[in-house]
Amino acid sequence: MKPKVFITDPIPPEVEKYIGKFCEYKIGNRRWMNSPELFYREIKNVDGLLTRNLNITNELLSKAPCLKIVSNISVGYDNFNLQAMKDKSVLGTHTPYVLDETVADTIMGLIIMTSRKLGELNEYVKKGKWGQTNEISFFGQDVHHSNLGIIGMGRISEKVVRRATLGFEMKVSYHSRTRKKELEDKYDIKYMEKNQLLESSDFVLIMLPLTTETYHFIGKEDFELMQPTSYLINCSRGKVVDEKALINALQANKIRGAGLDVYEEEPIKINHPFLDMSNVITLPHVGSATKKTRLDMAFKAAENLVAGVYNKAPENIVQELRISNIN
Ligand SMILES: NC(=O)C1=CN([C@@H]2O[C@H](COP(=O)(O)OP(=O)(O)OC[C@H]3O[C@@H](n4cnc5c(N)ncnc54)[C@H](OP(=O)(O)O)[C@@H]3O)[C@@H](O)[C@H]2O)C=CC1
Ligand SMILES: O=CC(=O)O
Repeated sequence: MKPKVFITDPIPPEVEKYIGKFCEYKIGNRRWMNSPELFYREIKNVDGLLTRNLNITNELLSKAPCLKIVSNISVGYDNFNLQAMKDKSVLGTHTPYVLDETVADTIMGLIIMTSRKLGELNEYVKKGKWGQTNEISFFGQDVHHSNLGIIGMGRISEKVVRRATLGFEMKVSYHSRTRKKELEDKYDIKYMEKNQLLESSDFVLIMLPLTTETYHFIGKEDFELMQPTSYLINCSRGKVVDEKALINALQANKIRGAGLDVYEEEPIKINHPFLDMSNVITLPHVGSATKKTRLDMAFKAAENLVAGVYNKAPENIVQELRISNIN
């Protein structure tokens, strides 16, 4: 008998076909996903879950006693209750590397859009207003040769560094848990303490995973340190930045603008203050959203899932679950 798996979000047909070769599967629909009762009934006997960002709680795990693996179609895994998964010996996997270049492209897009006011200018032309305003109001700030400060120097940030230094000749500094000496030498970038980085950067890019240590890593005091001409770019997780403090900082002109792909609550509400701020670029969490990259991520996640339900070690077990759960 094939192992049983439940897939919480639609996936590309070729990935569905791949999973179907090895597993009996069901794909969730809105009715199931919005009704815990129905959903829990579906996962009662499953060996594996494939999901984009479903919260894997203690309660969920108790409703799925046969579960061996949860495979995320994402690199972030803040949806995992790691302790509960450890306790129940459930593996958790994610999809690192395959999305790095695509997300780095999105980040460069956010930097350029905010500082050169591309969103506003697009609206201006589309609304037939070209020629009706003094163009000086649309003059932006240069990206090339500016100072980029990166908080969280991991896989994706490294790809940003290559673009920023070699392409835009930006001066890059970074703050992270671990010094990356090789990268410092390769791209001539500097390690800085957080405060020094905030004070000296034209763009502050946040690329931290969401953990208990990084929740609201950027808050009120940090915006006080940033230059009034600087921009905050966040393409990691909304909760890494204290959103109320960011709104206050923007309203008080403590910083000039923000480029955001992520928010404390997603999707953001229709009356969210960001929607009325012309100096804030709001993307709908699409950092990795190209057809190819999303397909690669789904395949990678499917391979991890199949390995897990067949009691083999998947390639991308998340760091915190690696030692205790490998069988
Ligand atoms: N908007 C989107 O669509 C996307 C968002 N993301 C988000 O971006 C995050 C980063 O992705 P990725 O680059 O692959 O992840 P990595 O794990 O490679 O990089 C994260 C970096 O943050 C550092 N870090 C972790 N905790 C701390 C801390 N407390 N203080 C300082 N530095 C810390 C890590 O340090 P160390 O080197 O010591 O581990 C690491 O260098 C993901 O977790 C995800 O949430 C990712 C993809 C797309
Ligand atoms: O947010 C996306 C991810 O891959 O993490």
